Amino acid sequence: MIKNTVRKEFLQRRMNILEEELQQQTALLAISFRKLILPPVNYLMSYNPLASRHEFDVSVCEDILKEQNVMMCIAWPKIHVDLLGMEAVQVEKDGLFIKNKFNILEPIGGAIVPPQNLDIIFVPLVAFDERGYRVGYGKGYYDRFLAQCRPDAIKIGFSFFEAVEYIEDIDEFDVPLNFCITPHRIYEF
Ligand SMILES: Nc1nc2c(c(=O)[nH]1)N(C=O)[C@@H](CNc1ccc(C(=O)N[C@@H](CCC(=O)O)C(=O)O)cc1)CN2
Ligand SMILES: Nc1ncnc2c1ncn2[C@@H]1O[C@H](COP(=O)(O)OP(=O)(O)OP(=O)(O)O)[C@@H](O)[C@H]1O
Repeated sequence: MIKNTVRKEFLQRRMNILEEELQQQTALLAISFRKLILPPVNYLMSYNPLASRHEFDVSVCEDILKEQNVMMCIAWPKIHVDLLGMEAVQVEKDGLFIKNKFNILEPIGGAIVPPQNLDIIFVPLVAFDERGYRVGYGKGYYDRFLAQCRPDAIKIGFSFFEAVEYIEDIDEFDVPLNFCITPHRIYEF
């Protein structure tokens, strides 16, 4: 399947999940995440989920990592719509956030974290394949950003659905995940 077909199909499937099931699957996904053994983390890049698009709420996974790494700093994506660019900005969880053009909460103020400092990146996605390639909303924000991160930064995706077999039109800009967590499985690529 090609990215556009996968994107459409999985966005639709995700929007069809009912609220109660969404909560159950979110809890199962968090249980899966807890089983993952990760090295010590200084800098995590997380994201603020778009509930209106049924994105997985990663905050429980932030809390799990924070329990294991008490000094860990968390950064959040801030996009530059014109440049299709993105920065990691560090603020406290109770810091100031404002909604961007896409209704996603972004930090106001805070320090920019150089992408090279990030140890773990939670990567939003719509679908992924058995090789760890992903599709998002199709603007390439994450692909551009991940290209600036250390090759050994651990990229983790979350999905309510299992992997598709093979996304055909992968290009040189696509950066694969290291792990994808689902309610029933941990994929390691
Ligand atoms: N929670 C979360 N934060 C994130 C992302 C994400 O996927 N999820 N991103 C991951 O990249 C970046 C934002 N990227 C986005 C790209 C497109 C659309 C979107 O809604 N596009 C519309 C078209 C709207 C328009 O062009 O004006 C659409 O797809 O219908 C949203 C976010 C950074 N932060
Ligand atoms: N590092 C890059 N430099 C230039 N163009 C890029 C880069 N990364 C991705 N692109 C381009 O951005 C476009 C969108 O890519 P793609 O369809 O893979 O987005 P996506 O992974 O679904 O989106 P996102 O990363 O925002 O979640 C493609 O045309 C791709 O070639």
